[in-house]
Formats: sequence, structure tokens, C-alpha cells
Amino acid sequence: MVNTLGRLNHVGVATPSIGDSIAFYRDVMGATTIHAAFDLPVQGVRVCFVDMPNTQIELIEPLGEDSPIAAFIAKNPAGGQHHLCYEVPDIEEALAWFRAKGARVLGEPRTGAHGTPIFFVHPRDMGGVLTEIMETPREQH
Ligand SMILES: CC[C@@H](C(=O)O)C(=O)SCCNC(=O)CCNC(=O)[C@H](O)C(C)(C)COP(=O)(O)OP(=O)(O)OC[C@H]1O[C@@H](n2cnc3c(N)ncnc32)[C@H](O)[C@@H]1OP(=O)(O)O
Ligand SMILES: [Co+2]
Repeated sequence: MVNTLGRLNHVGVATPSIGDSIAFYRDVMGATTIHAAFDLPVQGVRVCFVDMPNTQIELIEPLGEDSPIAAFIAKNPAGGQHHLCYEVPDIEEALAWFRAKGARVLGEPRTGAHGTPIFFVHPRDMGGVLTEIMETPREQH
């Protein structure tokens, strides 16, 4: 059993329009803290965090045709819940653990939207849930 799994950092929500989604979370859901959207070319997405009392919603919009979420949006044109992200204290330790279990890790760790290394595990090895593993930011260790 993985004994280093930390808090749920965010719920990834894919959207065809971050602008429309921001309006929805602000005007319909009553979100009060919505951070500025920004492009993250290394991950192929435009990102915007919406704060919740206990976690964040991570709105992601495809950045170009090669985006890893392009196929998801093609299948779900209105968008939808895309991934869950858990924190771990040590990304290399977590990577070794998932690989030793035979889970399909998608690519190598890269810098994520919070500036710490992340990797993804295929939904087929995670009960149908695309899972992001993220190293906890230093100041929270
Ligand atoms: C903002 C930056 C960063 C952060 O710091 O937080 C991010 O969160 S970036 C988020 C976007 N990046 C990624 O998702 C990278 C990892 N993802 C991938 O490599 C791909 O999306 C994928 C998981 C391999 C799927 O790629 P796709 O091209 O869609 O492949 P398929 O269409 O062949 O799907 C294969 C299989 O998986 C099912 N699937 C696809 N996406 C999801 C999903 N989000 N949740 C659950 N299941 C998913 C798909 O339905 C296929 O299933 P079968 O039909 O049963 O084969
Ligand atoms: Co994410």
C-alpha cells in the first residue's frame, strides 16, 4: 500500500472555454477566489484555479491541437471532470512505487501548475480515474 499519499490538491475539470467556466463558477456556483488564467505550454493546457474551502478546481482548456486533453474535449464537447491530483512528499519515491506496481505512468515527471514535479497514472490502472501525482510545495512540507 502506498503510505505517502497526501491531501487531494485539486480536481481537474476540462473545458472548451476557460472564460465560460470562470463565469459559471463565479456567477452560478458563487466562487469568490478565482486566480488569473495562464498558459502552461509544457503541459499543453491553459489553466485557471478556483479555490474551494478544502481544495481547488483546476480548469484546463486545450492549448493547441496536440494538447493531451484534445481527445477528451472531442469526446466531451461540453467538458467534464478530467483528473484527480494527490500530493506526495517525494515525487521520485512515488514514481518508483507506481512503476514497481506495474502501473502505467504517462511520460516522465514534469513541472506542473504549482511549480513542483508531477506525473500522471493511466486511468486503466486507477479504477477508471486519470490520476495526477504532485510533489507537495516546499513551504507546506
Ligand atoms: C495544468 C497542468 C497540470 C497540473 O499541474 O495540474 C495538469 O493537470 S495537465 C492535465 C492534462 N494533461 C494530461 O492529462 C496528461 C496525461 N494524460 C494523457 O496522457 C492522456 O490524456 C491519456 C490519459 C493517455 C488519454 O489520452 P487520449 O488521447 O484521450 O487517449 P484515448 O482516447 O485513447 O483514451 C484511452 C482510454 O482512457 C480513457 N480516458 C481518457 N481520458 C480519460 C480521463 N480523463 N478520465 C478517465 N478515462 C479517460 C479513454 O476513454 C480510453 O478508454 P477506453 O475507451 O476504455 O480505451
Ligand atoms: Co492537474
